[in-house]
Amino acid sequence: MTFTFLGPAGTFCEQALLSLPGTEAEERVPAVSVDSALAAVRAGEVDAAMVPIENSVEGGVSATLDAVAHGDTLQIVAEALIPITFELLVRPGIERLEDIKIISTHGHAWAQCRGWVEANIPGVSFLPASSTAAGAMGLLDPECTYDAALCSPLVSQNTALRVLRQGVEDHEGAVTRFILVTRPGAMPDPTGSDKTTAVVTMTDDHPGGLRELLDQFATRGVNLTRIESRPTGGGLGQYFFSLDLEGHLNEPRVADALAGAHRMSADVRFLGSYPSATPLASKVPAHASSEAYRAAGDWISRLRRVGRGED
Ligand SMILES: O=C(O)C(=O)C[C@]1(C(=O)O)C=C[C@@H](O)C=C1
Repeated sequence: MTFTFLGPAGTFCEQALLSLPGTEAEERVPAVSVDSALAAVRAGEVDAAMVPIENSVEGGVSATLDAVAHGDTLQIVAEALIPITFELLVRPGIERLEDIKIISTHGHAWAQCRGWVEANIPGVSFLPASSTAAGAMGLLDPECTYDAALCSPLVSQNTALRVLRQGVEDHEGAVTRFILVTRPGAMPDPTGSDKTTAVVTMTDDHPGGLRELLDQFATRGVNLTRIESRPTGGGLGQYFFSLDLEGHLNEPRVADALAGAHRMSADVRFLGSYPSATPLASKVPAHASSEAYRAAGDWISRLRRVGRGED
């Protein structure tokens, strides 16, 4: 298989990709953005892309949420959770924090370190980079216009760049969740500990619309682990909902909840069921178990047979 990821080498995305068994031996092609990584999958240039979807401090990664919600449908086949810690790397010649005037990094990384930066290097400017590793690698360029970069410890392990400070993140224990995305195809089998991702576009704006959507999941005992609204791009007040839930499409309660969402919304884009990287947070209530669905289905079939005079 051929994989792409938000590059260059040394990003958290690459780390997430390499955390999946077997990926080290496969071809890996870095991409310059989340959009181009997903475009390469859609175009058939690569088989799969590893992209970030949410961070425990900064929240959803809009570039990913929007790119998977629009365009040709893609499928999530795996997820990976990576603990996030940042190092402050400097270009040759910079010796002290006071020498740093401009720091480059990815916007999500800056959001996770800016408290530390403001407290320790007040007045510093932020220069956005396409990724943490892209910002760091720029320091090797003799023409580099900035002084430092915030990135994964992987970069200093593999380059001669100097580490001025380690652990500069504002929140210890932060985690980013990544998804492995392919073109639609065979869905991973249920493991008993799975997640499903979908995008729901509401039919119209009316009181209780979101509550009606949430009821579809609540009444079927389906636990949501993430729900966020993103603008459709069609005008103020027009949003879609991106959501993750516990369970697999092959479980009747999940299929039933998604079918309910489909009946009451303009569109449901199913983005895949895949093994959860961590144990599920909730227990399936007895009334929503696959056995309960089977028993209830048998009961209805019996009633219909009797109604037709067959029993
Ligand atoms: O720039 C990287 O290294 C990435 O993998 C991207 C990304 C993100 O988009 O959130 C991933 C993890 C960190 O939270 C910061 C940046």
